[in-house]
Amino acid sequence: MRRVIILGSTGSIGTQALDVIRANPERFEIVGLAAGRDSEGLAAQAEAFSVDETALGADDAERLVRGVEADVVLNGITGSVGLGPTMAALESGATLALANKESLIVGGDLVKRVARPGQIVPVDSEHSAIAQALRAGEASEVRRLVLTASGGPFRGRRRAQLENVTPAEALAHPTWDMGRVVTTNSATLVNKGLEVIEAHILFDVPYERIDVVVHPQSIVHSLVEFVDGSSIVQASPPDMRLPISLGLDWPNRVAGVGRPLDWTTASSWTFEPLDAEAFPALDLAKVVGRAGGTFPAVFNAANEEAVDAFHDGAIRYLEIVETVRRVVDAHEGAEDVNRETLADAEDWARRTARSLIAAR
Ligand SMILES: NC(=O)C1=CN([C@@H]2O[C@H](COP(=O)(O)OP(=O)(O)OC[C@H]3O[C@@H](n4cnc5c(N)ncnc54)[C@H](OP(=O)(O)O)[C@@H]3O)[C@@H](O)[C@H]2O)C=CC1
Ligand SMILES: CC(=O)[C@@H](O)[C@H](O)COP(=O)(O)O
Ligand SMILES: [Mn+2]
Repeated sequence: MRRVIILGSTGSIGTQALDVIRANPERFEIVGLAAGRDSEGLAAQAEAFSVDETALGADDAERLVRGVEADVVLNGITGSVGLGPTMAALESGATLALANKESLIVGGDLVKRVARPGQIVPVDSEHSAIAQALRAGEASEVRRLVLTASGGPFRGRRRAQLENVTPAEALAHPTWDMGRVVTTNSATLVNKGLEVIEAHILFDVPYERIDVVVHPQSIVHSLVEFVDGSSIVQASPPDMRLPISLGLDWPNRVAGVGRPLDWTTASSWTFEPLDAEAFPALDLAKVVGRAGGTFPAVFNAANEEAVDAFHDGAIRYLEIVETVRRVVDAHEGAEDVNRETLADAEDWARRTARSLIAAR
């Protein structure tokens, strides 16, 4: 029986994790639940799963992780506030099933230094796919990682056709049903930028050997190309319960957690290059990832502010990435990267983004 703490239990990842656990009560026991503000939803979950330990807010989630013994902590919180809980989970010795990519991107080396090998199991679908494919060969045999991108709701549009797109249109993801921030990030391709940095940190592969290809069906979740020219792809219908279940009990598979592909009817999988002019976020993220230090934290914090401003009607879609670029361009970086300098850089990025947005 695996003792599980779920952080972000009321969200998209959290509720799908509860589905997995509800269907496998002999395998998983929930020992802690945490949400942001939805106290009623959290209380209902605690009652349904007979959980004594609950938390509201990121600091309280961190306290819960430090105080409750668990085998695995699933971090399904949205945003860089997930960093404290991520560090707490790693310091507790539990396996960290990581959906909250922001904490890895912001924390970078800091997170890597605390984690023992294999302690972080990626839940993000692309990184779970790569982790599964990497079991087919040695690290020294990997030539490149290829992350797939759905292309989001605006795939195929030129930059000029993106000027007046609305928040409602940005939230109409073609293949996944996810929370507001990650869905918006998929529409700007910031999500894929964050995921390239995430892949670099998780798998120690240099940026020049991490590619992105647009695959609108979201069936091939990513692939690893090996030195002999063989590519191992991981494919399944888009359903996060599969990578979540692997995160909860890596490397064991949970029977019946997802439905398989149907090979009896005609279907096609297509792949196309990304239009970097229409969607400049990926190239910007690579620059930021290569710069390292506090730059990824600044990129992410500015984006979180810009996404909120877009949904509040304060800026337009194209201004999300433009704001992030201007904040990144103005950043000077910090000599020493630690929790304090990271927090300072994030605060600075949020303030700078907000003043750029207010002054437009
Ligand atoms: N959804 C998906 O399919 C995928 C998500 N991810 C990543 O997983 C993470 C979660 O995404 P998703 O589930 O879609 O997001 P949601 O917005 O659906 O859920 C976010 C969860 O985090 C909680 N939360 C928000 N702020 C805080 C806070 N300050 N302290 C504690 N908890 C907080 C929310 O609580 P409350 O309900 O109370 O606000 C909610 O439970 C993100 O990092 C995302 O990028 C990655 C791949 C796929
Ligand atoms: C399901 C998942 O992992 C998301 O992060 C997904 O990647 C979003 O889809 P795109 O960013 O490819 O549109
Ligand atoms: Mn993903």
